[in-house]
Amino acid sequence: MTSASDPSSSPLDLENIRRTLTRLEDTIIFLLIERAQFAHNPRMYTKDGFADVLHRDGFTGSWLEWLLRETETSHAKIRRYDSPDEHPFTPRADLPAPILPPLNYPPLLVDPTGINVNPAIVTFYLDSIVPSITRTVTDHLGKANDDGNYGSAGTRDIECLQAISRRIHCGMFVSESKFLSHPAAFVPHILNPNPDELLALITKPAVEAALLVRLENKARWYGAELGPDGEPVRDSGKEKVSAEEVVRLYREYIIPLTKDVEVEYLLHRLDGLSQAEIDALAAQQGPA
Ligand SMILES: C=C(O[C@@H]1C=C(C(=O)O)C=C[C@H]1O)C(=O)O
Repeated sequence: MTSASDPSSSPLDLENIRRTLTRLEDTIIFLLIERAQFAHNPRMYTKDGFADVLHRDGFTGSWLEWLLRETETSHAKIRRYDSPDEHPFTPRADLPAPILPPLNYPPLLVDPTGINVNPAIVTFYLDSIVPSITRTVTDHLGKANDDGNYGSAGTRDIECLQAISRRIHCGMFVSESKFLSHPAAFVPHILNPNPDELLALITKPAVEAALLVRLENKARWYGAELGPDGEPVRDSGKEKVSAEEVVRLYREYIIPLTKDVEVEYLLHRLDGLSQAEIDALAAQQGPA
């Protein structure tokens, strides 16, 4: 697990994991602020947006897909994707092996690479978030909402996507923590797959409600200009990012997709276990 977690407690301690999720709120808000300073630049996301530049190398994807592949190729070499909380957007089979020796991560999760919801993350990020947080600019080179900053905006997109991906896939650690706290509650709905029942078991409405209130306050503060008195100027129209949009991102996309990851992880939690191991978990009413 990355930053903000309490080193004194277990990486599967639920409050420890929630501290990491809370810290990622700050990271995601500030990265959205960075992206929001550039235009939408929709040309970056279409297959033929940069055909003249990219197709020479035989690459037929979009600017963003190319930049992701280039970025993740170098990150794979420094073993970023050996970490159980990192998931590439580029297919793993297309990435090179690390040039550094493997780190011995503790086997905390069952099959951490088995779930990857990054395609869904890209879809909602490009379709719903980028158009709403970026500013409207006058035409650049005769193209609407295009400021020509394809490198800067593209690198900010990648930073946003990576942070959102880390946050959503953190759901596997949350799910493992909840499972270990009361295996018997989950086992019947895994053996007879019941995603709705598993969703009900992992959903904590009070935690979600508190998160959205905290998030809106953070986004208003982080996105505000400070007045002469040093206080944030509210509703100045010069906010660096829309607090409403940040809250919508979490309410409509990040939280639901995190819970999808939690449920998907649980559905495969017993894979590969012996009948005796499953029977023991089915009888375990509390933490081991
Ligand atoms: C992440 C958790 O699981 C669920 C998902 C949440 C989220 O994505 O923010 C919050 C509470 C739960 O409904 C948790 O319990 O902390």
